[in-house]
Amino acid sequence: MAMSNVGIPSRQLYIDGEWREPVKKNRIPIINPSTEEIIGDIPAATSEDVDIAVEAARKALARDDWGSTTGAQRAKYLRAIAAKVLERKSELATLESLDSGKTSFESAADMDDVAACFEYYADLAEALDSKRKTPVNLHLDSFKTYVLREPLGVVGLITPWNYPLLMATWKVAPALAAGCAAILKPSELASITCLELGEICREVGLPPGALNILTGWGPVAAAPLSSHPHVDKISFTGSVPTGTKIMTAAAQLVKPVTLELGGKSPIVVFDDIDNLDIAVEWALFGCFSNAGQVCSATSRLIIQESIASEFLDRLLLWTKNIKISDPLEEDCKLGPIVSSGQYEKVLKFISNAKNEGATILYGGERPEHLKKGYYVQPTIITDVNTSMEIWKEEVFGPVLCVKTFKTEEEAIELANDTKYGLASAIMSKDVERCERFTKAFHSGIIWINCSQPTFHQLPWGGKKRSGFGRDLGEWGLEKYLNIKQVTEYTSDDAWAFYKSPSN
Ligand SMILES: NC(=O)c1ccc[n+]([C@@H]2O[C@H](COP(=O)([O-])OP(=O)(O)OC[C@H]3O[C@@H](n4cnc5c(N)ncnc54)[C@H](O)[C@@H]3O)[C@@H](O)[C@H]2O)c1
Ligand SMILES: C[N+](C)(C)CCCC=O
Ligand code: NA
Repeated sequence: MAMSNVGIPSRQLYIDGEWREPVKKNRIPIINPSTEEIIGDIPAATSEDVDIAVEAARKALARDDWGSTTGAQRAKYLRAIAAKVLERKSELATLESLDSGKTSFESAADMDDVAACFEYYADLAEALDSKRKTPVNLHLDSFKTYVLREPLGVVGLITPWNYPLLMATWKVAPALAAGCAAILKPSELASITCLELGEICREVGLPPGALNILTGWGPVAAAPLSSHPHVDKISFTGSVPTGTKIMTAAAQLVKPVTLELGGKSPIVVFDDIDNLDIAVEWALFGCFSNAGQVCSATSRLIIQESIASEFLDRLLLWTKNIKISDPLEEDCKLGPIVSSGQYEKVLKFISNAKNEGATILYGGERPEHLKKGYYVQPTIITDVNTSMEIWKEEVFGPVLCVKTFKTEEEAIELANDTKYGLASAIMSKDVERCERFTKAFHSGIIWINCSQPTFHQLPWGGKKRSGFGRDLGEWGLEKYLNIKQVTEYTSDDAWAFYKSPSN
């Protein structure tokens, strides 16, 4: 096993700019999914802590040092956070790997993305100053009007474990850029780096209460945010069942929500591709990177029949070549699943597929050389039909299912044969065909001749059961703003709708 000399910091809840012990003093163990050992613990917040954090956030908005800042002033904090993340990149990446099982290469890439995302929203915060007040010309003498863009208020940000600090950043950075005060609740399965974000905010002098970080169990520490009368919005990334609960609770208060939920995304491969190996690698990366624990994973390979056999042969060769090991080992390309619970779920999906009559072409088991840790081999499943669970449900593990098609019509029907609508990929050198598929795919993200590359300038989110609203880009900022119209009557004349009693 690769050794790490990075210590796990012992933290409390980050509330009002300082570390505070949870009211009930409970803690949750941190388990390293590679060794199954307890390596530390995190504080477990309850609704009492949520109340304190919401109050701290409200006070921050009411204070000039946060509530009256310009975008340019907030940008300075965001840039300082980005710089600290880069300064601590190697340590943060190791912590992310120890906590989530992510390979060290992927954790390091995440930290670069985190810093770049804070930088990007610093730019947008600055740009917001010139757009804060927009006059609207009605071409009327008696009225002057304008539109203000203001921070929406106190926002609850509830995030998953698959990209712990990155998914938090996709919400924290725009929320702070907009001038909101936020309460972040990361996943209990991987919270270490999000707590370190608290330390970074403390060090850069972010005004107290602007960002509060509560760790703990979802139903205890996050659910109270959805039903809290002083939380103005919830932005959530996670599973459909949890998203449904959040939306239901928020609906009682007519509280806006953004939901980034799961997926069962297709990758359609046509026989006109020039280079089989290039397409094979994208198919592999699209489903096995981050051990398949990616909301946008292209986990349904839809391959044209004429090249299916050759493609699968190549796919097998590439798959057998993937290094599975402790995530901190050099060149590791597939680490463990995040937790024992998720591990069991992934294995159950594979055994259900087998029981339903599918063929496990490769993988499906614990790799022989790894006796401990929540490891699953990269798994390829064929002989799949569209009524099978493996075709319909999100596995969130390194499991690819394969179907073949003959015609374009058949391919698009298979691609859209899902309750989800996050991402879709097409591999073809026919530009017009790619355009037809771009239009026909029912999803919020389209990848052409690739799968997964993500840029923070572009909107991220889905349709159907994958949720609604968008993270990232300018769309990711807009959702943290309140649009306020201001209408001023500038005439000296009476309105004269009623008869004046003095006449
Ligand atoms: N669309 C995206 O951008 C995206 C990104 C990453 C993950 N995901 C999805 O997330 C899922 C896996 O992540 P997960 O297992 O962490 O999801 P999850 O829904 O179990 O948990 C997500 C967060 O919700 C919290 N939570 C749990 N119960 C809650 C409740 N009753 N009220 C409020 N919050 C509660 C959890 O503590 C955690 O912080 C997958 O379905 C995946 O597709 C989507
Ligand atoms: C595109 N990335 C970087 C893999 C992030 C996906 C976020 C959802 O799981
Ligand atoms: Na963990």
